[in-house]
Amino acid sequence: MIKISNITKKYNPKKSNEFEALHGVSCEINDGELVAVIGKSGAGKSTLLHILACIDNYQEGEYTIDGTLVKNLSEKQYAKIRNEKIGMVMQDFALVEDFTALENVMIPLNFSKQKIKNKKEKALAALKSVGIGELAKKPCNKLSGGQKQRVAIARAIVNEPSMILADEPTGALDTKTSAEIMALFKSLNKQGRTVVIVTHDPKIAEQCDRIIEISDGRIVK
Ligand SMILES: Nc1ncnc2c1ncn2[C@@H]1O[C@H](COP(=O)(O)OP(=O)(O)OP(=O)(O)O)[C@@H](O)[C@H]1O
Repeated sequence: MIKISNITKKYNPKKSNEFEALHGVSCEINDGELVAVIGKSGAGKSTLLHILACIDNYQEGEYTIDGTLVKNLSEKQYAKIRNEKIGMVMQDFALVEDFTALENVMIPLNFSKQKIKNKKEKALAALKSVGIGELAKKPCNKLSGGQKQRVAIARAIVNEPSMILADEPTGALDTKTSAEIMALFKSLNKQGRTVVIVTHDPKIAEQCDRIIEISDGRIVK
């Protein structure tokens, strides 16, 4: 599904503060895999995830999703890939805090280029599938960290993307809540979705099918 070959990522290219964060990174992630990306702080984990999520560019190499080369696309084409193929989950949840859970989950449906019927019902079904249907009408600023992350996961899956990319999704949660959120990712993976999780937590990583370790901008294991 995902194939990256010799990806080089430079921040501030051709400027005095140019910094090469990824040096010719290659890997493949197959349909339906549950993969952890680990490495020390500053290793390049988020940089890699942002490239996979089509929210950042790269200078050299190739990235293909389902055979489509992701390079030099128009902003419209990038947006379409992000909206239809990728669900993102972030450490700090990235919710609109004064929107309700339901309103947050409806955001990707409202941005979709396709005509979607029954948006409310779809968003509610996504909330139910992550175990918080009863919280649909609650504003997110009244929810716990674990509940907010469930809303963020519902938002990530509402468009039925084939791939979920999560950046430290349990980083802001206590141990018990982290375990519950990881159980949820595993169940989404069992339903057929590809899941890639950047994590510092060995307990999270060891539950994945495969661990990719990055060090100083290179995959070392
Ligand atoms: N926008 C940016 N401009 C310049 N350098 C950046 C930028 N974003 C990241 N970097 C640098 O690129 C390197 C990789 O950063 P990245 O955020 O990918 O690391 P990480 O492994 O995710 O770290 P952490 O675990 O702390 O989140 C770091 O040295 C970082 O300082």
